[in-house]
Amino acid sequence: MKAREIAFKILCDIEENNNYSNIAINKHFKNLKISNQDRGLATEIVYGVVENKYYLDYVINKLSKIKTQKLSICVKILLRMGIYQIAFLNSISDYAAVNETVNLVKKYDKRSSGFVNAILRNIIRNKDEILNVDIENDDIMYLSTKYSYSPWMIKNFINSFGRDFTEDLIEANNEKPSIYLRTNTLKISRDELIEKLKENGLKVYKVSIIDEAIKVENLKDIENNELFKEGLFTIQDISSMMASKVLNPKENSNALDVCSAPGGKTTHIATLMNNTGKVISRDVFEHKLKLINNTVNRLGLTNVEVQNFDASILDENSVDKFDYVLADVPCSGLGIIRRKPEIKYKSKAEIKDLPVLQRKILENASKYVKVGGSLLYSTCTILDSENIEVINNFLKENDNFELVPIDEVNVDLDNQEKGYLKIYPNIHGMDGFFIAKLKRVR
Ligand SMILES: C[S@@+](CC[C@H](N)C(=O)[O-])C[C@H]1O[C@@H](n2cnc3c(N)ncnc32)[C@H](O)[C@@H]1O
Repeated sequence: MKAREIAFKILCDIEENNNYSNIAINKHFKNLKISNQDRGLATEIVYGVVENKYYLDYVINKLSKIKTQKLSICVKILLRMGIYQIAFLNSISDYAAVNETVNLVKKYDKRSSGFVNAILRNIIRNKDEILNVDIENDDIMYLSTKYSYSPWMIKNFINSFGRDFTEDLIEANNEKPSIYLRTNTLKISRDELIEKLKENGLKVYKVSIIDEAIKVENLKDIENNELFKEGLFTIQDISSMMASKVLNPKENSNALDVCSAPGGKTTHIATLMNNTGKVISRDVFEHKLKLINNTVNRLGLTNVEVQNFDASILDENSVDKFDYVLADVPCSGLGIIRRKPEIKYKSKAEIKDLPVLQRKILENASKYVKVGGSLLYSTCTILDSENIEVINNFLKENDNFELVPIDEVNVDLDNQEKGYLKIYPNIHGMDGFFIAKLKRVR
């Protein structure tokens, strides 16, 4: 099977089963023998089509008498793929985009091939006009169509950040995120790892704000990389690494991570503790625990104990027991749209109850902290309602906790003195994140 056909199958899977693109891509690529070039093109088309879904449907609806809601999934996806290639992929000629798409329609829905052919040829005859978003007098609909976002999200961003910041943010969210590695400092130093990665032909750069972080280009098929299998590194975005750095756990202490799967921060905390003391790593979903255990074992950590526990329930046995507690709570994910573009289409209803759950988890987590101990709250979203507002509401009712200045990293100088970090993809070039550091003072 070639790139476009694989992309088509993956996109059908996403559309029919509401799967996340990264999960669908991994599932379909597993055990599939294809060249790196085909893998690259298929991945590019899948992410591109998901990222630009509203825009691509807008273009289809300009030209088709049958609106996208009425088209069969197969025809809709193939049209989106064809238009995506014409509008965004300069390396592919318009004629190749049309012919390859029509060939696939002939294979999967023969009677629609004339219809698809006519639409795509119409676009290439009059590209500038047809590909333009000509929505006037409704800025929210204009941005929502051009950048493919649920309109409520655009409205929310404009209210919170203003018009210019919003366009900057949603443009940055369409960029490909860099890949970062976290050195397993128990096994190797960052400089030694950099040498080994270079010997493997990879392009690598030191990251200044995190001692153990490395930015890497052209890393493919990570699971089968020998250095990865040896446990010399793990994959993690910089903002996520920052959470454990800010928590800054000391050797021989007791730490608890109440929402820990797949284990990125748990294993970082355990490594920062130099494989001493104890890290209890919990998650409510039993099937996710093996992801944590796999990373713990691969990295050679022996100070982590993985447990199945619901953080929204108070565990009386853990009260006052821990020096460090991390609540990296479930959230709307609006900071990681670059990695999971389908988040752009979440409805308001889907995320409205999150602050209540987040507050509950934070409240319980706080009970486990010893006097003098640290509590870190983090999310990968940029909405204040899930971030600083949860913290402020918590502090109103818990005067035994205080926000403490963050001096372990230097990224958000405006706020870190106040005890929290707000990270944005368009400003910091990292996943959008929120980190608040609290101390139990009595
Ligand atoms: C943001 S993710 C955690 C990421 C993780 N800390 C890491 O760095 O790899 C939030 C996690 O919370 C878990 N979760 C959701 N509801 C929970 C609950 N009530 N109790 C415990 N864990 C929960 C989810 O399974 C999810 O893995």
